[in-house]
Amino acid sequence: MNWTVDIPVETLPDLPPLPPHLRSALDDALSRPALQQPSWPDPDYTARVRALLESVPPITVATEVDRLQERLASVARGEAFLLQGGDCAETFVDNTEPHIRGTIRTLLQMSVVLTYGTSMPVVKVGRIAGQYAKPRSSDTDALGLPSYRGDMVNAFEATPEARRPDPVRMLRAYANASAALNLTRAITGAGLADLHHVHEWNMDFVAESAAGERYERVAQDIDRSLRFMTACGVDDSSLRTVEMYCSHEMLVLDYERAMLRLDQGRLYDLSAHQLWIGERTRQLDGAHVAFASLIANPVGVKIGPTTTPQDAVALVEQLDPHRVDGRVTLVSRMGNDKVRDTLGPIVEAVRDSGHLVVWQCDPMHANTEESPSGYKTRRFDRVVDEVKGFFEVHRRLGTHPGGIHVEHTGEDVTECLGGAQDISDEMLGSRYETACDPRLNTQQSLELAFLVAEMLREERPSARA
Ligand SMILES: O=C[C@H](O)[C@H](O)COP(=O)(O)O
Ligand SMILES: C=C(OP(=O)(O)O)C(=O)O
Repeated sequence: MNWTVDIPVETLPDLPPLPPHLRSALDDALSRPALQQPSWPDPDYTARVRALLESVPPITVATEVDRLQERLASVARGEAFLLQGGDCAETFVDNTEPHIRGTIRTLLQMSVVLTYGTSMPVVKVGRIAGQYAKPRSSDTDALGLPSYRGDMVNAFEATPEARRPDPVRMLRAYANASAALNLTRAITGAGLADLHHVHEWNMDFVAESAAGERYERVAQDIDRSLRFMTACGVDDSSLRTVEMYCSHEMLVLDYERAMLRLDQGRLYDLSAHQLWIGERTRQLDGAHVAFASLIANPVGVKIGPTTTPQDAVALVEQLDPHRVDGRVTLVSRMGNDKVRDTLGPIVEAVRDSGHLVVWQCDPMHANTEESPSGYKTRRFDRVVDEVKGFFEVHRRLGTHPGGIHVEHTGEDVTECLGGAQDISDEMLGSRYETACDPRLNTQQSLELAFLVAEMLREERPSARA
């Protein structure tokens, strides 16, 4: 359905102008080449949509963004672990209470297991409340239609009309993101986040999973620790609520620039708490990197196997000129067969540059393949192996393996092969529902968390007893 919206720009409030130095830096950023942008049919109408978005209340606030920045500084210093995850592509139709609840619940379950594995606080960031834009490898799909670029841009349905970019979708993205974050705040502030419940769900998983026996010991250890805390009278409200942040790929610059807000002289992109630059838009002289260098939010950058150590250092220098610990998260997505060779020299060069970044592993994006029956899929074993390789590299160099970044859902989809359920190519079709890339389902996500916890415990002999 095409929404037509009349936007009378004359009636919008006059916004305070940006100070001249920020105005010219922003103009410079936006004049640079920007890859993967929608070809909106009517630039004037797009400008009206932007003007409307410039006048709306932001989705996040600067104080929350600053708090996440502090949390990421502790990750960068080796005092915490970062867990980031959610849908590959959020969709408007799936922006429902059960879907959001499922994603958050799985993320919280993973986080409890990882807290045990790392003996550190786990900073939780969802790919949620804004992950509505997708970069694509090709401008057209197998049918010759314009590629689906996320619900912020066009529709998934395979017709020429549906695939036409529609700037009104940016308004729908804003409305959906606001509702999703509102619900996220509500359910992480009460009930769902209670550590005891989350742990009970993990015990159910261990009891039901085909590989449950393997995770029994970790689950029993967590159980003992919780009972010990209860016996000591620890009944802290911090066990009943969690801090959860939202993030998405900073891709469609018409949307991101419209969500810029000035707070105490600093420019924030208040469409999310953290934003990341994708592998396809991280050009050093491009608009995305220049834009990200202007905002006060912490920023991630995906780095794939073609990244050189020099590229990584140049990116960090540009994005972190004031050397703020954890301002930049370098998200390596090398592929399980390459991570052991490619990541080490990058980590060494960035470490030697003196910038303290968060090192995060995305074991999904370079392990995508086509299954014999034609589904875009990922093998669970390769996902696990990339995380393993990431830990090996950091252990060798004495740096902190700061976190993982996964595409997952809290539903029993069949999109990735393997895991304890042994999802086979024949099973992929039964619940293949992603709008873009294959996600780990609930069981695979929890298995990954248990396996990572095991890896981490093995690394710290003192924790093994
Ligand atoms: O999520 C990442 C990218 O948007 C995705 O992998 C691109 O997929 P494509 O290669 O099918 O375009
Ligand atoms: C597009 C994504 O990843 P990458 O840029 O690493 O391909 C993503 O995480 O959605």
